[in-house]
Amino acid sequence: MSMGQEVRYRVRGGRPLNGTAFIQGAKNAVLPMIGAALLAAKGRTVLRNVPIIEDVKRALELAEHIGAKVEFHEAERTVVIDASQLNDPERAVLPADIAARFRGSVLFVPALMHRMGRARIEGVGGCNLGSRKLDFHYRGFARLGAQVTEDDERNHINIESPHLTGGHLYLDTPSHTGTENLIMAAVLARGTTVIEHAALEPEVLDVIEFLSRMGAKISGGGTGFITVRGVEELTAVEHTIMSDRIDAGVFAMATAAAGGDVSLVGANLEHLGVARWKLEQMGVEFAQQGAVLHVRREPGAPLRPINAVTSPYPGFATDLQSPLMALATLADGESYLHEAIYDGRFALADELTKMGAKIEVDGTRAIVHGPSALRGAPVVAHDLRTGAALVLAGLVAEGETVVAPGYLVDRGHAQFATRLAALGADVVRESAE
Ligand SMILES: CC(=O)N[C@H]1[C@@H](OP(=O)(O)OP(=O)(O)OC[C@H]2O[C@@H](n3ccc(=O)[nH]c3=O)[C@H](O)[C@@H]2O)O[C@H](CO)[C@@H](O)[C@@H]1O
Ligand SMILES: C=C(OP(=O)(O)O)C(=O)O
Repeated sequence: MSMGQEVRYRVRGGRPLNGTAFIQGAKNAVLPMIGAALLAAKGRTVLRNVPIIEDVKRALELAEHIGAKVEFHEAERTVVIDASQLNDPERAVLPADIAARFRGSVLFVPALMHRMGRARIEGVGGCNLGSRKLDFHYRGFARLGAQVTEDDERNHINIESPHLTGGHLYLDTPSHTGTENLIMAAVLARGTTVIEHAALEPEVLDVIEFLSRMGAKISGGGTGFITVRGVEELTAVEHTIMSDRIDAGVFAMATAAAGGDVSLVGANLEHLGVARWKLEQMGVEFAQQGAVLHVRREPGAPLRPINAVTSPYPGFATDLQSPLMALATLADGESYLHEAIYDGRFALADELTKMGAKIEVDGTRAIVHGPSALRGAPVVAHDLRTGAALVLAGLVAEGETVVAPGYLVDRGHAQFATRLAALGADVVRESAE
């Protein structure tokens, strides 16, 4: 398994985007669903519309590592999971070499607790976004009766959970995976659990729908106050994963940056939340026609500057803040961005500066002075969304932009170069592997 340092995206700017792009299934829905599929003691789960991204491959490796049988039929975008053999507590370990590479690995903990009565987490990774804690998850598991201990020396978390019992849980902030993890911990616990201040993201609702189809009793999804009545067992079912609103947002912003007229198959304007209104204010035109979203901006037409503050759904998604920063460098005036979720995400500003952008960063606030005539440069992807944002900047930069490490882009966007190239962009993914 390579760290993918050899993968890079090579972009030559200056072409408008036209045509049709297929929006992938949602990364942030499929990862918890792979974790949820492991809760079913019988049968085979079928997940459809699965994005072929590195995080899914890591999740499936992890599922196999703990004893599940997994098939990824890539041409059909379908995953089949048989978790009937998850009964060896010796295997209830999330090893650092896999788990440290994607944050979603924490979503396996409820299955380990329920199926094996214990879990050891040897390292949980994810994007390089500054401080990212998991205290809400562990505190919630403890309130349901798990014993959670930290082994600071080895950087392990040990959980013993012979029996979980319903309880009253709350989140300090509406954590996305925290909500999913507490729901999954509660679905097979004895009795009723309430979760206050729960996340409202569309992916959380898709996960609730999937779990409900499996037989879980969950109410209040989308209200911030979720009630779960524990059941004895869950059944393996089939589910089609919702489309990825961040992938859709990135393609919409790519169209806004390069100019053009693009149809996004599977994209849903309602799922973009505030990002939709911000892009419209900048001058992007949207029209939803059934399951296809049309995005248009006249090539060369000016973009207006924007203010955006990231916050949980339906607020402006932090995962779209990086591509918005790239887009703001092209807008006619000063844009103001406040990153309220992750302290590490403004690493992008230095990279865009190498391409000719003018950005002042003050802690969690950035002022982007546009418009800048961007020029190609070798740049560093610090995380998944920074990588996508730099490819987007490359689409309008003069000359060649080389974005590395490409693995970070591949974590979350499937066939990114191929899909952009199908719209007329000059983007190639190079790999020395
Ligand atoms: C796999 C997945 O779905 N990832 C998404 C999920 O990440 P994730 O679920 O990890 O993000 P959270 O919503 O949990 O994090 C939001 C904030 O809460 C803090 N926090 C979170 C949990 C905790 O126990 N303690 C704590 O302090 C985090 O440090 C962060 O500042 O939502 C993020 C915010 O929309 C997105 O950027 C990620 O793409
Ligand atoms: C932060 C992200 O993902 P993860 O939570 O998987 O690190 C992301 O998708 O931008």
